[in-house]
Amino acid sequence: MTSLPAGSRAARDVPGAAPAPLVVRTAELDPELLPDDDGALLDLLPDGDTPVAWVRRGEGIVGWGEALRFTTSGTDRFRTAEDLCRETLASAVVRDEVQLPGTGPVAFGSFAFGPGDGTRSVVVVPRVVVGRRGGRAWVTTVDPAGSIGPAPSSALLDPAARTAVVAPGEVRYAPGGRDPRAWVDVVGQGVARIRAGELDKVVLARDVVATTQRPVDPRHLLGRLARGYRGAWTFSVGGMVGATPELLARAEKGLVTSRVLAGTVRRTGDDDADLARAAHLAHSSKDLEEHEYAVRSVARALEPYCSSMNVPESPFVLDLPNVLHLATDVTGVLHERASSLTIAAALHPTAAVCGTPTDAAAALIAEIEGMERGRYAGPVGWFGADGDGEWGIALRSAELGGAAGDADDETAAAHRVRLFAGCGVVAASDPEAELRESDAKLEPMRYALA
Ligand SMILES: C=C(O[C@@H]1C=C(C(=O)O)C=C[C@H]1O)C(=O)O
Repeated sequence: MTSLPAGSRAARDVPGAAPAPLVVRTAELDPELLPDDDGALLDLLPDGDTPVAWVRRGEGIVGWGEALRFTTSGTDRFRTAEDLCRETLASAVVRDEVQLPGTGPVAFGSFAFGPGDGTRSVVVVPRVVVGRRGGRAWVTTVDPAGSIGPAPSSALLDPAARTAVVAPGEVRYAPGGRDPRAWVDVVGQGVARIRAGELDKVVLARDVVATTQRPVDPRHLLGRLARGYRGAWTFSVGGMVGATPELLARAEKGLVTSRVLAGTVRRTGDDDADLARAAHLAHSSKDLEEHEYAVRSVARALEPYCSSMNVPESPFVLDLPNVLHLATDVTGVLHERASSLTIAAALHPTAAVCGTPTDAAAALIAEIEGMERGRYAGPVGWFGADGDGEWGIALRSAELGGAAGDADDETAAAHRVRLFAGCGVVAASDPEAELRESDAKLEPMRYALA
């Protein structure tokens, strides 16, 4: 049995998970088997409630089945998950014919925003992973029973093995923890506390609960997100789904990259008007201040791991279908081979999703936000046996079956989705404008459910 570090809480959910090493085989696939389409990888997912995905512009990895699943919680949630996965992945018997990031054994994870509310962070090693990168494609199989079967092949992609994707039908929305008016008051309280000098910035979020006519098929959501929000990373892990534009940390061959976002305007859909809005955003002192806090928090957290770092002096404007963001790509050379998850854990929570100073902002969120964030705004992504991987922040996201109260009713839970959106608040913020901004940030998931 796997031993757990003292003081940590973790659970291994696969009944009788064998102590035998995982047998992992990666074989090259003819890339022509995958259509040239942003949703092609996601179209491979079979029916079932356990798809995992990390896809952007048609590249990335998707997986299904569970060779192993861990849950962790509390302040040690990252370290415990990393230790358990490392142990499992490092002892795996691997034959990898492709040798690219995302080949060989990979674990997907979705972590709780905070240590306190009892939310379980989820880590999954899928039984089958299919990936595409730079014109190459592959399939990986993982056998938890330690047996060496036939090499994985394109037969795993057989469309006959998949059921048709089902649309959710009619969708009704209801407020979650706070209705919109009450949330405007919460933002007003945040602004007042900042103006009173308690803190510089706080990120306040709200949730909306969608109830669908038919049970939610995650594949429907994922395909729409990947095609509709190409510049974002479409993800799915343990029932947390979304398309995040914010990359917390990518570690690859000794280099680390982080895309920091903060400062937002809603798009109008009219090109000229949006161009004017982009120009305004790039010069808005309120948004530049909000952004600066976020960049500084990332640079400070990365510093101990890097021998050199590049932090651009001014942000660029990132253009998404629903909003425009101020964005900065911070890059660094890692002086020690820290894993991508270690770095993500060190960065989390950045000022883009919590605030400045971190402790004061986290305490204010707990005091006034009025909901449990669960895994919203927590790290989500994947890592491989060498620790390299990619972690985003679970934004523009939703929790399938989520919503407190009746989680025990499985049939109702299959029709329920909890959507999240939050906004950075500084002294100059206008609560009504933040409400409109939060609506714009809910758009990707509303579009996914349509
Ligand atoms: C908190 C969210 O987004 C974050 C907040 C932003 C802002 O306040 O301008 C911008 C991007 C993200 O860092 C969210 O989408 O829920």
